Amino acid sequence: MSKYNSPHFLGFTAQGDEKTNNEVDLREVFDFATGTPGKTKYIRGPTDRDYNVLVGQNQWPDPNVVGTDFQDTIMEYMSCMRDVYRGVLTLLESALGLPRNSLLELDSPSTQHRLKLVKYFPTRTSYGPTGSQGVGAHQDETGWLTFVNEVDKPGLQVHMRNGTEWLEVPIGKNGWGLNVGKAFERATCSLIHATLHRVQSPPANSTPRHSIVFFAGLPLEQSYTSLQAIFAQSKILMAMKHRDDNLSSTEYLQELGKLVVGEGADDTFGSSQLSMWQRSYNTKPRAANATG
Ligand SMILES: O=C(O)CCC(=O)C(=O)O
Ligand SMILES: [Fe+2]
Repeated sequence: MSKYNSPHFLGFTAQGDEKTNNEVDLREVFDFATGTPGKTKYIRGPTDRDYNVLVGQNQWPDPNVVGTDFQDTIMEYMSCMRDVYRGVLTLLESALGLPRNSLLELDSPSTQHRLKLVKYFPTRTSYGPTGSQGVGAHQDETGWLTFVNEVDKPGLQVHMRNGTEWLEVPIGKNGWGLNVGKAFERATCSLIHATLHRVQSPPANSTPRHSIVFFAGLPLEQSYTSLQAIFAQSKILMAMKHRDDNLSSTEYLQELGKLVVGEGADDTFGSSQLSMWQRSYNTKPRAANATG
């Protein structure tokens, strides 16, 4: 069940296995993904890129422990979240003045979405420098757009860009907090910033906090160049850029071109995802034909 046994980075991460900013995160996590129903083993095809290893079999907990409907429930939850995500893409298209379907088309059959079920343990002063780090301050490196559902209690906080304050996010039980991930920031040439956020552990001696976090993804083969070209069509983002830098449209497009050229080897969503997972596990994925 351990995520360390999965070449796709899917499965269980025990408390103590994850650190953020050099402090252990007081949480345990299950990672699941949408993907290849029926596929039991990833075998690298002749035209596959390295990142194709990200798509593979989920590791499911024992149905005798979690119930026989667990697997169907998780898959259905991801399917419902995909609908919510598609609604948000449509709203973004109209808010940014983008052509209809320009973002919606990014949700294709080859798009992989991921889900985390997370349990945050109460504060333990004997543990780490603060003893209250559910997950430390970070931006979603793997992320495009992230939907956070707080199942039973608050804890998610976001950092205001122009200050030092951490603000509690008032999500409530029946809603989602929406975080902008690094991939979105990169696609918009940093005109829309990735949210810096963290989770504070529940108070000592209280009950744990649970959250369900849906990481909406992109097709793994999607290039950042193509994403930047989509957002370059937004007159609203363009106006923000003009306001910030006083550039003409032509100059802005030239700037965009420089950024695109300067991006280096991580040229697709899949390759940036893979290198992030490898960095965070400080390991290379196992042999491409390993079972998940
Ligand atoms: O559990 C939460 O509320 C947020 C978790 C989170 O930020 C993450 O796993 O990236
Ligand atoms: Fe996050």
